[in-house]
Amino acid sequence: MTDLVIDAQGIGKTYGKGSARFTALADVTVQIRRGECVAIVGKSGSGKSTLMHLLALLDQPDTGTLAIEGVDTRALNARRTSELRNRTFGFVFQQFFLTPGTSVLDNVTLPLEIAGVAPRVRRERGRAALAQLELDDKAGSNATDLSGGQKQRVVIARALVSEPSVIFADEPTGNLDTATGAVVEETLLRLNREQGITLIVVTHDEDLAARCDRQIVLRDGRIVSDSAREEVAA
Ligand SMILES: Nc1ncnc2c1ncn2[C@@H]1O[C@H](COP(=O)(O)OP(=O)(O)OP(=O)(O)O)[C@@H](O)[C@H]1O
Repeated sequence: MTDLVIDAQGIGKTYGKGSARFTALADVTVQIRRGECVAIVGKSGSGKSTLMHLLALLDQPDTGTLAIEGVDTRALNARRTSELRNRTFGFVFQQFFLTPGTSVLDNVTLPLEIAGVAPRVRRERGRAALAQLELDDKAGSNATDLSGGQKQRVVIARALVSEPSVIFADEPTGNLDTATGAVVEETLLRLNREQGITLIVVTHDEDLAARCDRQIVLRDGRIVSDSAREEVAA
């Protein structure tokens, strides 16, 4: 198996048509190895979310090539792309995207339901993921009846339930107060350190970015610095 989980060569993305055309990302080459902890940083509008969406197969690049665990994604149709995304990636977004009026356990096991996993196995794996996040006692609670920090931990449990190689986190602490954010931050970093899950974090939070092993800085849709490349150069 390749050590590269993500291999993007010259990827770019342009939005809109005619005079409204706007290049949000241009000629970005980035390789991410298994187990890395990478922060994507840059000012608002620099292209961080666009890059994350392309790397996470949530959107398609207009230019360049993208391989995920050695699979050339250009060759995949929509269904195969979704399968690869669901199998390989877990997502933690600033907005929790939890289903209201539904139990914590059902929220956590939703990716497994989509993947067609049997109910008994879903429940077992969902409970194990919740236990890891110290939320076992909340399995039956309504997902809306939780604090912000608990909700984000449920989101992390949902990201973990499919045993992903990579977790993408887009401003994971953006909606949380400092103390709660610190717990969520520590949880994500621990999953990287202890379980070897590759962590890719889009963040404005300089402290969080500094705690990652590698920082990729974007400006106007281009990479202006990548600490991994600078290490190689040094
Ligand atoms: N769907 C879209 N249609 C048109 N322009 C878009 C679209 N999505 C993003 N853009 C533009 O592309 C540029 C990059 O956006 P992106 O969301 O990737 O930046 P960002 O660095 O994540 O910003 P922020 O930190 O504010 O979330 C911005 O100028 C934005 O206005």
